[in-house]
Amino acid sequence: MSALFALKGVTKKYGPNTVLNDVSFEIGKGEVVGLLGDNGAGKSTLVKIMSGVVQADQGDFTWDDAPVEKMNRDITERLGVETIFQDSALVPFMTITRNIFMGREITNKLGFMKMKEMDSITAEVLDSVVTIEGIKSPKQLVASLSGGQAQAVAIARAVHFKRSLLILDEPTSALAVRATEALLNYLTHLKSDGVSSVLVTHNLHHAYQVCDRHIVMNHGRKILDVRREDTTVEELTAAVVEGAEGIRRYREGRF
Ligand SMILES: Nc1ncnc2c1ncn2[C@@H]1O[C@H](COP(=O)(O)OP(=O)(O)OP(=O)(O)O)[C@@H](O)[C@H]1O
Repeated sequence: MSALFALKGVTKKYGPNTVLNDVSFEIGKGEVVGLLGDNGAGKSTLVKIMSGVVQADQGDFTWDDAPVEKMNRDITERLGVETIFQDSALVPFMTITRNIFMGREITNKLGFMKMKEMDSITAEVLDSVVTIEGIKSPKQLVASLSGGQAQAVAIARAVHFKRSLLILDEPTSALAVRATEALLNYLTHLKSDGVSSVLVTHNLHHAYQVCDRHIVMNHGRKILDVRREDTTVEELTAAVVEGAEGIRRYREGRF
């Protein structure tokens, strides 16, 4: 599988703390990559760097084998990286439709928004991407949604615009069971469109269900980078819970 995005030697310090230490990995085209690790392992920092929100102190990046000189939000927007952060950035006192189309509104020749068309697309997207209990209409204000529903709207927005790389930071933590299943299924469908995704999650069963490859972080270092067929949920658990020592003990049959 050819690489869409490659990170090489990424290092990041906050004051005296090295929170990412020489991290390298690739994300293949159409690949779903699980980014796993215990609290504080460095996953969110890595997500912020891949999204261009935070700059690495060191590291090289390539996109489609071409070097990316500087990672920032303008560049990642141009490359087609869409990130759903833990605290999804929606505007509460706007409708679901306005939030979905924020900055990418459909307008007529005079510049007026085509609300009917956007409402109808929103209804379709909400229905097909994530089945969300309790959302009555695209015209509903986001302020009236639960945390899980709001997150699902953010996911629907990202997937509707079919970006090249979708990064989801703990997307299922606030979702109900049915919405979670719908989202995980959707990730596997995205693959057939050639869209790559990175799923950050503490739920190793969800990760194992949908990810082609798993990267486990521990104290800022990558300790495991393994294809699904070459690992098990038990090995991933050992790596997340006990780090490199856990992997060793698992492989010796002692975990
Ligand atoms: N802006 C910041 N300033 C200082 N330290 C930070 C900052 N952001 C993150 N850190 C530190 O970097 C380390 C990695 O944090 P990060 O949020 O990337 O971990 P994580 O794997 O996403 O954890 P979690 O699963 O709890 O979200 C932690 O020790 C955290 O305290």
